Amino acid sequence: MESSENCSVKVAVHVRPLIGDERIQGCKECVSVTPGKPQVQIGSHSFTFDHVYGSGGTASPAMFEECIAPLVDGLFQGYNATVLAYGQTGSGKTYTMGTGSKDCSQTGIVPQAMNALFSKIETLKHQTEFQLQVSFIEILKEEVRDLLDSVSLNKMDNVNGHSGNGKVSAPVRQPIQIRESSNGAITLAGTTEMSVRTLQEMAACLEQGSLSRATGSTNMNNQSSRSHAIFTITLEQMRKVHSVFPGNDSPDEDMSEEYFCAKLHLVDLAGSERAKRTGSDGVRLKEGIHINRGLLALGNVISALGDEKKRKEGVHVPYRDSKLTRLLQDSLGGNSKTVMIACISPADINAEETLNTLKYANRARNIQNKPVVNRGLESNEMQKMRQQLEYLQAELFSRGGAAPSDEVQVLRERIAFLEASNLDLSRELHVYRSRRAVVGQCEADLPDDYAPLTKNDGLKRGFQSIDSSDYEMGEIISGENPREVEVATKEREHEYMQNTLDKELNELNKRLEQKESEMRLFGGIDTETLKQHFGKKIVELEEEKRIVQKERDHLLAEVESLAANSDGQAHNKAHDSHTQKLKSLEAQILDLKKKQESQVQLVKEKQKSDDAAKRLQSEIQSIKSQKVQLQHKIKQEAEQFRQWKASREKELLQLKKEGRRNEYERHKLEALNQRQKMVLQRKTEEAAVATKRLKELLESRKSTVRDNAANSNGHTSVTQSNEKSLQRWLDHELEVSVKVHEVRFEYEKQTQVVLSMSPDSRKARRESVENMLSMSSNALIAMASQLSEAEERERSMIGRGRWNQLRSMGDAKNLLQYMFNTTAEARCQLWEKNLEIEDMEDKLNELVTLLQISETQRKELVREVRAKEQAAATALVKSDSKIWVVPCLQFPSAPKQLKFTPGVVNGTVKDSVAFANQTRKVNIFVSADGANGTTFDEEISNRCTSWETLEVEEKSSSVASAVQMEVAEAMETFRMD
Ligand SMILES: Nc1ncnc2c1ncn2[C@@H]1O[C@H](COP(=O)(O)OP(=O)(O)OP(=O)(O)O)[C@@H](O)[C@H]1O
Repeated sequence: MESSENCSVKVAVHVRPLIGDERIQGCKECVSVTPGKPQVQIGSHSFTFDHVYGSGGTASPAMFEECIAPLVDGLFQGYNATVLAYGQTGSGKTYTMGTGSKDCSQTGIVPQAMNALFSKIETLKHQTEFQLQVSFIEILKEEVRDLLDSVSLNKMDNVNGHSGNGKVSAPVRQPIQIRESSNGAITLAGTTEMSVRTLQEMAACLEQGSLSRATGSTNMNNQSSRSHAIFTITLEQMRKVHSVFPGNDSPDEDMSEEYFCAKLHLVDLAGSERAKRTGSDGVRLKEGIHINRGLLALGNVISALGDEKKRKEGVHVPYRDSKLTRLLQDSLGGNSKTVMIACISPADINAEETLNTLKYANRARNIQNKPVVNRGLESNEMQKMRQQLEYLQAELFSRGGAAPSDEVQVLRERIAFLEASNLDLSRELHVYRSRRAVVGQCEADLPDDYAPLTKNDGLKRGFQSIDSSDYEMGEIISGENPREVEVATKEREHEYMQNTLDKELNELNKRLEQKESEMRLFGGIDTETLKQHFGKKIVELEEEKRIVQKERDHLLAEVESLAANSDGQAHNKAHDSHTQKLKSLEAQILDLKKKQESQVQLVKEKQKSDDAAKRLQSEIQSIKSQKVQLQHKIKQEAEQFRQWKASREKELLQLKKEGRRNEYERHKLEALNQRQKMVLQRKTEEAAVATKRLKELLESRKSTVRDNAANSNGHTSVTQSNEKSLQRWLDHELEVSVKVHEVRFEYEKQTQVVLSMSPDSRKARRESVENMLSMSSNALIAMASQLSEAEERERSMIGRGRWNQLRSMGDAKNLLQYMFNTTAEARCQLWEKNLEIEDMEDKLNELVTLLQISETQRKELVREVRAKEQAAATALVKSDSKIWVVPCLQFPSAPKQLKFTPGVVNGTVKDSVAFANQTRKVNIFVSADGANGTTFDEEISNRCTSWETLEVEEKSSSVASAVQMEVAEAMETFRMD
């Protein structure tokens, strides 16, 4: 492809006249054009464009000649072109383009472009072969559709609401994919490309597509285009090119072919619209939203490209925000010559939209495109070769006057230079190879302290002991670990390696560049052509020599015949002149012979230089392959390092995780220890008390036994006091028994604690528990001694020992009675406790049942509340009403603070109605999901693209009070609920 200079997007404004409806409404013209200047005024604003047509500007028919014809001419030179009609709905885009079904007359740009194209083809057809293709697509609701797809055209659908109201029709078509080719060109996969030969065929395609295009009736245009349409003409040319050679006078022998392929996009955009003015609702409204969205994206692209500051800052151009901008990527800022026609209405009611259109158009003028000649690959090659040939021819011409010996000298010098450079190249190659070997050995040759770090096992070794202790973990986290050092070293090593390889690569690139530039010197000479040229020259010289020899022979014959026939002076005179002629001929022949020889020599020298060039070429090839290898190695090394780093980071992450886990565990253990310590302390204290009590009991038992013995020895016992003392004794015995049991229990627990403190326990825990242990071990010792004493006694009491004190049957009976009463009392208490437990269980069950019931009730209530909310919303948002007064706070998904334009209340229904009464405006609150079949997001986007749909201005107070009543009812329902 040939590069071309940047060229800015050309902008023409087309002001249509006031149309019927506008006249009926009594509209006035608010747009004026400065006579003789491409300047438009609207109010206090003034804009200058490339051209202005209509309403006092240049007459509309001139538009084609001035704006479009140059683009059509450019097509034949291989330049892509785009014509873009932009403007508000009803501003005359379709009319200007001539893509409306009934407007496919000769007035529109598209039909005129087609005419111009075919008439130019007619004049050029003798030297150029042409092929034409057309495609026609539309972007409807962010879907690309093929308007020439005859199969799907038959399947008319109602899906988009383009039928049924008798106004609109749109066929079902397969979605088409937008693709970007390797050279950055945007293409459409799956579109119909109709091959056309005649103007009629092309016009038929335009008409067919125009008829299939989605249109609909709105308040502003009864045949409004509901989609963006792109009619594309692809012109392929195979042109015969005449190559000029010196000494070659027959042009037919050097004809070659050149291939060009250029596209002309004719774009009729759907018009920007405000739903309030178009009166759109339902499907039309949705279409309008999509149209505005696409145009908004276009506007963003235009501002990104049109703002010089943004362009310099390299601001991202949001081509991908919509299909429209994606498809127009080449036309805006890319490989295309583009003309934008801003269509405007002069009517004062459209002033705002007109001003917006003019602002956009003004910005578009700053867009810089980079159109290039689109040749085929082969043609590009041919172009290069042609340039080479021209160079060669120039060289040959420049040498034409030089003596053959000079030519030989020049060639010799070149050969010498080539040989010298060849030698240099070989030397460099050798150096490079040896360096590469050094780099290859880099790993192996690394210093000793590098070596273990490059090996994986070193790494593993580094990680092996990681879980062995908390201490090590702490080190890792604090970053003081040798592993950190290892990573740093590895990174340094990687950096070093990359730098070395990069340096190598740079050097290699430099060499390659140098060699390629040398090679270009050879490349400038077309060997074949030179050979042919010299061959031809040799033949010519031989021919000349032959002629001269013939002349010489003829002269010799003449001289001989003169010698035989003539006499005297005349003979001598004639003989002299002939001899002179002969001599000069001989000299000529000699000269020709020399020339011939030098030409042969030249051919040989050329052969040598060709060989040198070949050698150079092979050297370049080998450097290239080495470069590829080196690049591969760099990539591999980088990949290996990346993998190593990733695994290292993963391991580190795991270690950190483990560290955190251990830390947590440590805290947990500390807390547990603390708790245990406290429990142990309490238990130890309790055990000490129990032990003390046991000791006391045992002491008192001894004294009791002594008393009883004394009593029995003196025979002075009184029956009653004996009875009491027996009972006391039994109580005492029982208490001793229970205490022994208690101490035993405590003792066992303490032992368990001590056992649980195994020697393997972690250091920290062991230290903290050691103190506890020393505390409890003292208690344990005391307990153990008391226990052994008590149990020893208990053992001696088993059997008869315990009852030695019973001296009579009466004693035994009394004691039994006492025991019976105590047991009965204990059982009664037990029964009462059981009763209490049963009671509590019943209560618990009751509570559980109650809980279940209340959960079910809660769920039902939630369901009811939701249903009522829904009902309230439906009551408020009537499907046929455009006034939606819905308090957004009632809906959980609605944000609490919706941003509205100033003066609009955002709050409760009450607020909104109060505001409505006060301002005589009905304020629209965006409802939440589900209201009127729209989602919250959709509502927001509706509101953003066209505010007017959601705001009903200057409604009478009766409307407001009607709304108020509805709202009051709804609120009442809410309150009752
Ligand atoms: N230059 C003009 N002279 C006379 N009438 C025109 C001219 N331009 C447009 N009109 C009329 O204005 C009306 C709207 O034009 P048109 O359909 O081309 O608008 P549009 O911009 O394509 O609208 P939409 O974006 O809705 O498709 C049509 O009735 C058309 O005939």
